[in-house]
Amino acid sequence: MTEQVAVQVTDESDLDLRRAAALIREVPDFPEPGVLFRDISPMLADGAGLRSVVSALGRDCEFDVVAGVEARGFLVGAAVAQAFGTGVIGLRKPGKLPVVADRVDYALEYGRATLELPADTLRPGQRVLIVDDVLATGGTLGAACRLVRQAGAEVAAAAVVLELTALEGRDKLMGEEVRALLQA
Ligand SMILES: O=P(O)(O)OC[C@H]1O[C@H](OP(=O)(O)OP(=O)(O)O)[C@H](O)[C@@H]1O
Ligand SMILES: Nc1ncnc2[nH]cnc12
Repeated sequence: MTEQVAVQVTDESDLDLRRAAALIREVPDFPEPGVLFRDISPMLADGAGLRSVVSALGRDCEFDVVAGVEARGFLVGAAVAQAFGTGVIGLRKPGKLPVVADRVDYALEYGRATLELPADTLRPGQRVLIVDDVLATGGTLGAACRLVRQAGAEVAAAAVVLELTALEGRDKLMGEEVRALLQA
């Protein structure tokens, strides 16, 4: 069973985002018992919703390239890159890339994971906007930031659609500019 959930829009003057946020739903016990899953799929499937998310994620930020985190970060990250005229890099789960530049292991809210940077994508000195859908425990964005820095590039910001504040993921991202459009 699914239900609508109220989330806070961090920039309350963004009316388009407020309308989009109403499309998020929460699903109890997915992907395993005890996890309350926030599903942003209906928001991204809505044209106005996707547009509001994309413009808010890239607004007032100087970046040379976007790094989107597999898998839902690919959807949003590629759209941000296209809208702001940059390229996009996919930070991938293991076993997908033919040539790996670097990898980082990390803990998730439900399990462990690894992120890999594709070879010949990120150049030293580039300013990277890291994009993902959700900030939960912060393990994923922390790993993404490490991959970027280990490549000699800079993190312009780590930007997510939704931050789950109770999981305190921001604490793992000390020193990074963290941008969350919505909070629950
Ligand atoms: O802050 P954290 O605790 O690290 O969690 C956030 C991550 O968890 C989800 O990824 P997941 O690997 O579940 O999947 P996806 O492939 O469906 O995007 C979400 O898309 C974030 O990437
Ligand atoms: N509770 C959650 N809802 C949606 N995406 C997530 N990613 C990690 N935890 C999540």
